This record gives sequence, structure tokens and C-alpha cells, in this order.
Amino acid sequence: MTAQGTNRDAWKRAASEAAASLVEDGMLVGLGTGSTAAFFIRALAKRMQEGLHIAGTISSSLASQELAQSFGIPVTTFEANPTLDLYIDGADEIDPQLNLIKGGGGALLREKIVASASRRFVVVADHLKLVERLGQSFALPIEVVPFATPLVKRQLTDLGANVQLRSKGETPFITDNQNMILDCTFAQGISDPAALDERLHHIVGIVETGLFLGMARQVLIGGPNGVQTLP
Ligand SMILES: O=C[C@H](O)[C@H](O)[C@H](O)COP(=O)(O)O
Repeated sequence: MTAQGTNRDAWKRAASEAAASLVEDGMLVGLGTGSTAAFFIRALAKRMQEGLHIAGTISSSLASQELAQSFGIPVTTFEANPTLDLYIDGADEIDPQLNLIKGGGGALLREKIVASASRRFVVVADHLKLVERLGQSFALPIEVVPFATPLVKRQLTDLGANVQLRSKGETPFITDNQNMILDCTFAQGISDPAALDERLHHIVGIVETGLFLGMARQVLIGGPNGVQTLP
């Protein structure tokens, strides 16, 4: 791993450990997806070994659920517990209003479902995820029903996006929900995320977008000077 990669992992781990200290006895906790969320799951497992008792977790991906279960972290369902106390997850980009792009790992739909079912959503990230404008350096992932993918791709192109079907080797990437992902870049980034999100939700075949607007309550940012809390 490069020195930059090592630093980023250390920053992600520090933010995730700070987030683990927000978990209290009896809480229902949402578990995110990705490398930063995996650090959080490990930090949560460590706190549980030290005596923390949580009521249960719901994961935003099968991978995170498997990781949690491998540490003996209890799992629950929305049938049993429709509201979670706290959701901790990473992000791909974070703007000054704490709006996010998520879905780099393809888990955006379940992540948005878990975020919407949680009283408090706290993001954990390293400082390189902070941007002035969303879409500046990361493509916006959009989850699409496979049958509609060619039609949606045309409509996104008409909106000015450069659109790539996400693939895994030679085959399309398939989400936990059996859908596909279209990664969209915009030449100038995304100037009005709310307007874009509104338009995207009117395209038939789009299941969900990776724009998380007004959802994150707080962001814990790891960097060379420690962990910073926003706002
Ligand atoms: O679908 C994946 C998620 O939105 C991740 O939270 C996001 O891609 C950040 O991942 P990482 O922590 O690996 O940078």
C-alpha cells in the first residue's frame, strides 16, 4: 500500500473509532458499507468486547452484515425495529452543507433506506472526501432496474452526464437488490444537487440516486490533525 493509502486508512480508522464512542447501551445501530464503515464495525465490536450492550444492528449491505456477524454483533430487522437510534456510514464526497455523494461501493439504496429509518445519521470519512461542490471528483452513482438501463442511460446523457455502466470484470456490477449502477460525471460538477435529484427521481427505471441531501446530522473527519466534527 502507498504512504497515502496508509494515511487514509489511519484517518478513516480514527474517525470510525470516534463514532464508536457515540454508541450507548441499548441502542439500535445502522451499519454502513465500505472501507470506513468496516473500521466502524470493528471499533463497535471492540467496544462490545469491553462491555457495551447494544439492542441490535441493521446493515446497509450483505457484506457489512456478514462482517458484523463474524464479530458476534447482534442483527435485527425492520419488522422488529422500524426505527434506529444511530446510523454510521462513510461517504464518497461531502460538501460544506453536509450533502453527500454515496454509492461508491454500490450500496446506496439500502444506505438511504437505513439513513431514512435512523434518528441520527453520522458520517465518518477522511478529510480528502471534503469538496466545495458535489460531483467535483467522484461520479454520481445511480441505481437502475436492469430492464430499463439502456433507456435511463440515454436520458441521463440528454441531461448532460457522461454515463458509465459499472462493471465487475467483464460483467455488469449487480447490487444487493439485483439492480445495476450507472456512474454519472458532469463536466462542471453538480451545481444544484436538489434540482438534479428531483429530475432524476422522475426518470422511470431509476430506483435511487447517490445524492444524500440534508440527511447527515454530523460528519466526523479524520486527518493529519486528528478528528474534526462538522458542523
Ligand atoms: O456504497 C458504498 C458507500 O456509499 C460507501 O459508504 C462509500 O462509497 C465510501 O466508501 P469508503 O469508506 O470505502 O471510502
